[in-house]
Amino acid sequence: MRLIVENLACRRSGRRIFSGLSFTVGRGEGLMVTGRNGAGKSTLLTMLAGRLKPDGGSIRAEGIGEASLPECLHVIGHRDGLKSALTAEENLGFARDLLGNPAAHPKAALEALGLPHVARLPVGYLSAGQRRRVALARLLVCRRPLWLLDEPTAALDLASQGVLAGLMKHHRSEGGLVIAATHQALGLEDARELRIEPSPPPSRPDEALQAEEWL
Ligand SMILES: Nc1ncnc2c1ncn2[C@@H]1O[C@H](COP(=O)(O)OP(=O)(O)OP(=O)(O)O)[C@@H](O)[C@H]1O
Repeated sequence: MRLIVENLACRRSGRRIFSGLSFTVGRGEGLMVTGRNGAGKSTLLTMLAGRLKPDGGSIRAEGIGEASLPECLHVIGHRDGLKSALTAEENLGFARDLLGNPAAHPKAALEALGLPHVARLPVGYLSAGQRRRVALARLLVCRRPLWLLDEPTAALDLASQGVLAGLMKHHRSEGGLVIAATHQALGLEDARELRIEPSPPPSRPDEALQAEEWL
C-alpha cells in the first residue's frame, strides 16, 4: 500500500488550520507528524481516516485493490473507544468480530502488550496506561496496513513505550505503514517528519468570532 497526499488543506469553523500539505508514505515507512498544540496534527489524522472533508487537495491510496482507504487503516486516537463495562478480553473480542481477523486471539494481543493479568477485568477498573495498552492491543486483532496513531504514548510508562516501539517496528517490517502525531520520540526515529506550522491568526474584523480560538 502507498498513501499519497497532495496539497491538502483544512478549515474548521471557517478558519484555515493548514494548507499545502503534501507527502507520501509507502510500504514499511513511518511518518511522524509534529507541530505545536493546535497546529492540526489530530485534524490531519482525522482527515486521513476519512472522517473530515478536506478543503482542498487530495488523499489517495495505491495498492489496496477494491478496498476503500478507511477499510485499510486503524486509528488510535485520544478517545480509546473502549467499553468500560466489558472486560479487556471482551473489548478486543468485540473489535475482532466487528473488524478483524477471526483467527486473532484477544489473549495473545493482551500478552503482547504485557497485560494478560487484566484480561477478565472490566476496562472501567483499569488505569489510564492500562486502558491505553488495551486500545493499542486492538491493532493486533484487526490487522490493517495503515496505522494512524494520535499521541500513542500518552499515559504509557517507559517499558510500555518500548513495547509500542517494537510493535511499530514489527508492523513496518511486514510492509505496514505508521503515521503518528506526537510531541515526543516514539521509537520512530528513522521515520520522516512532517511538521505542521500553525496558520497565521485571522486578521479581518469579520473573523473576530473565530479568532477567539487564538486567545
Ligand atoms: N470540531 C472542531 N471544530 C472547530 N475547530 C476545531 C475542531 N476540532 C479542532 N478544532 C481546531 O482545529 C485546530 C487544530 O486542532 P488539532 O486537535 O488538530 O491540533 P493538534 O495539533 O492535534 O493539537 P495538540 O498538540 O494540542 O493535540 C485547533 O485550533 C482546534 O481548536
